[in-house]
Formats: sequence, structure tokens, C-alpha cells
Amino acid sequence: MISLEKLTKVYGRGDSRTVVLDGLDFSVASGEIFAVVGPSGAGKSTLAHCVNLLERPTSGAVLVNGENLSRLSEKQLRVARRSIGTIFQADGLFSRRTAAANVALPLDYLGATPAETKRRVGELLERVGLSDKASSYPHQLSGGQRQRVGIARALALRPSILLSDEATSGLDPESTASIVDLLKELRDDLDLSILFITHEMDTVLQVADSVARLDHGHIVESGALVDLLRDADSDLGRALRPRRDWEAASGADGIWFVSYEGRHVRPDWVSLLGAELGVPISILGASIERINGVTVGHATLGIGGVDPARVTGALAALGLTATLDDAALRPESDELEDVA
Ligand SMILES: Nc1ncnc2c1ncn2[C@@H]1O[C@H](COP(=O)(O)OP(=O)(O)OP(=O)(O)O)[C@@H](O)[C@H]1O
Repeated sequence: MISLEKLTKVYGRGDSRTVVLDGLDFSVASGEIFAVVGPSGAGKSTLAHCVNLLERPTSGAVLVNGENLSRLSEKQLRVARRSIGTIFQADGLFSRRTAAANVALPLDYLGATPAETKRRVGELLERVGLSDKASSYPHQLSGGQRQRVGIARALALRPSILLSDEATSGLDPESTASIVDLLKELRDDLDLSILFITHEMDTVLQVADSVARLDHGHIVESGALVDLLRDADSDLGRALRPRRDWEAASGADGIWFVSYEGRHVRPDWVSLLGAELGVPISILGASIERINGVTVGHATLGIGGVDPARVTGALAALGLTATLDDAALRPESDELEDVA
């Protein structure tokens, strides 16, 4: 478990004083992937550097399993940092070392015996599905494979926390999906707390259990991913939902946007809704995803010529809530562009 308590980072003094992180409070439990999203300049990189104590916070605390890392001396910190493994956007591999030798680096640094190192590196490469690439050099690996080597190296010292700083940015969708699957496996098998910092909303949708949105150094919204997606009033939930539905809907009349959790809803709810309202319903966009073991559906419906209160009532009778579209909800509004 990692907790931030009133974490604050200020650069400069006097007129050039900039508060980059302003009293952040959140925790990432063991077995949880907590994503932090935010626009450029929100403070994401600064947060990553403060979490692994590459930079000292100006005030506030970073606690790992109850130990306050921000109070430790440099020497104590070197030991404590082993509990946090970090993966970066650029995998940071040494080009003249094989995959195995890259993974071995932290073990070499700690003075592990060659036999111990060999055994552990073998385990780690197997863990990330690269046993057959031990002798390959970074340039002989794909971007996704290089990132797997980076993950194996981050796990070498058995951390309880994994910090992912834009680790999937720049990867193609297939490699991203495979890294996301690997992170979820690691979360479950090793009970890791994973702090996943990114600007990629699509990836958040695939990977996160919980999400926080950072803006100008503040957490402006946070919650469980499933709850945010179902909350018709959540800006973050709206920004996270698949955009194709909105594109399909633009320009049409009487557009309703519905998000629902599958287990509470009858599969034939759209037909039932049409029968209740006595009008045809156009399905302008729909998608169903499994998110953290829960089926979450999104549907964009065209329902013309019906009093909105009747639509809301009929949806409520089916256990659904919905938003009637208006311009302010469209992702092309500045506000939502900023979120991503
Ligand atoms: N060493 C520094 N001195 C002064 N200001 C800094 C320093 N490092 C970062 N900042 C400022 O802090 C703010 C947040 O920067 P940061 O790099 O953490 O944002 P970010 O969310 O990671 O952005 P991006 O997604 O573009 O990388 C920016 O306004 C930046 O100019």
C-alpha cells in the first residue's frame, strides 16, 4: 500500500515560485491499479518523481506500507526505494546488454551471487513471457518486449509498489493491450499496488481499478472506474467513455446517453424501453466492456418526440440513469479536451 499525505511540491521562490503539486492525498491499496490522468503540465511527471523520491517533496509525506519515506536519510532511502519498482515510457535498457543482463542490473548492484542472479533473472523473464529472449539485445526486441524487460527489471528486488510513468505511451495498441494484461496479472499474482500515470484515456479504461484526474497540481476528481463510468454527472467518466458513440450521435435530435452495469440490467432493455414509450428507438452507438470483472455498457440512443421526463422515468423503471445530450456534454468542448 502506498499513501500520499498532503504531498506538495513547490519550485522556485518569490516571484518565480510555482506550486506544482498542491496537497495531494490518495492511497493505492495492495492489489489495486490506480491511474492518474491529466493534461500536459498538470504535474504528472513531478508526481512520479516525488513518489519514488527522486525528488524530495516540499512538504507532506509518501508512506509505503506505513513507513514515511520522505523523512529518511539518503542512505535509508536507498534501501527503502527497493520497495518501489519503476517503469518508464522509454524503457531505459542498456543497448549493449542482453535482456537478461539488463534484468540482472539491480541484483548485480546489490551484490547477489552469480547463481542467485541467474535463477532470479530466469524467473523474471519467464514471468514476463520472455524466457526465449534472454540473450537478445534491446534492438532485437519489439517496443512491447523491451517494456516487458523493463518490467522484469523493475520487479527484480521484489517491490510491493510498481510506479508506471507513461509506460505504454508510444506503444502500438496491441503492445499496449499486452502490457496492460501483464500489469493486471502482476497486480493479482504479486498483490502489487500499481500507480499508473498516463495521459492516455483509452489505456486507463483498459487497466485501472480507480482513477484520479490531476489538474494544476490538484486532484479534481477521483473514484472507482466503474462508478465514474456510470455517473452521468462525472466529467472524468464522460472523458473516459468511448468516443465513437459521441461521434455517431453528433447532429442528431433527442440524444440520450446511457451507461449501465450489465448484471443489473435486462439484455433486452432497449426493446422494453421502446415498447414503454411507444416510439422507435435508434441505437446510435453501443459498446459493452468487461471492466474489473464487471460488465459495463454504454449506449447512445436517439429518442425523438418524447417528453424527457417520460424517458427518464421509463429508464429508471428499468434500473437505468441517462443524460440528455446537450452541447456542454460533447467531447469537443474545450473542457473535455483538457481532461484528456
Ligand atoms: N524543475 C522545475 N522547475 C520549475 N518548474 C517546473 C520544474 N519541473 C516542472 N515544472 C513545472 O511544473 C508543472 C508540471 O510539470 P510536469 O512535468 O510535472 O507536468 P506533466 O503533467 O508531467 O506534463 P507532461 O504530460 O507534458 O509531461 C509545469 O508547469 C512545469 O513547467
